[in-house]
Amino acid sequence: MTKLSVNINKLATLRNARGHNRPDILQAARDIERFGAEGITVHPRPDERHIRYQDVRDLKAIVTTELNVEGNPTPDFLDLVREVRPEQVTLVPDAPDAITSNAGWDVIKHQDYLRDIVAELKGLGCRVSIFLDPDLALVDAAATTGTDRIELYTEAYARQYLTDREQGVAPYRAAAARAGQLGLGVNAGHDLDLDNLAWLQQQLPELAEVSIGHALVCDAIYLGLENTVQLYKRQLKPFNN
Ligand SMILES: CC(=O)[C@@H](O)[C@H](O)COP(=O)(O)O
Ligand SMILES: NCC(=O)COP(=O)(O)O
Repeated sequence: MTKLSVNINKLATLRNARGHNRPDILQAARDIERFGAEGITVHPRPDERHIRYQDVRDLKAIVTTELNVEGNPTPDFLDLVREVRPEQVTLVPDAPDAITSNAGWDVIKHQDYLRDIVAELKGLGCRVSIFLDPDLALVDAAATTGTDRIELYTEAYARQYLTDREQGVAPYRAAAARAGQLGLGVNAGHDLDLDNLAWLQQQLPELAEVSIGHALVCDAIYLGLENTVQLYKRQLKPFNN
């Protein structure tokens, strides 16, 4: 069964455009859960251009499914997750000025650094996931950090899906299978949408969770939030038991 965690960053972008509280992202998170999502994802960035640190605190108090907090483990980010203790922390090596996440971890280079952070976060009771490219050597290195899961960075898959979906998914299938053999859970995210989601899930039996934000919020402009959440869930449904 693959869970859908909805990333609400872009709802916060819209709210911040006016400085008031419309849309109310706490109400949106409640509604998204009511519409069927199994998790809420946020990725507070150091400039707080969308999700603010206070949003993460407020979300933790009202989310009834799972709160997944993504980010680069800077001192400020680590202080936040120490305080909030979300159900899942996804470690992403994004530069402060990155428009969006644009790389996975070089887990081989940062193995010791990640091992310490993973141990601390697990000690807080958080499930930990490491964002990485679908590369077998990286999956092997991730297993040595003690992480619970990996999140496969799907931008390359989404791009290649348009021209050759078989070739696009092949490295992800191999990486997910290796992760499964090593006892790691498998998440995926970035640029997933209503077109490319079902194929990814069909090809990755290990897929535990997808986090989807940008395309889902764009679709909701046309289709409505409730309908959109259900359409995404339906993409996952044929392979959910
Ligand atoms: C980790 C990842 O894949 C990102 O897609 C992300 O969390 C989205 O962040 P932005 O909404 O800031 O682009
Ligand atoms: N971890 C990926 C995520 O949360 C959402 O990415 P995107 O759908 O906004 O590209």
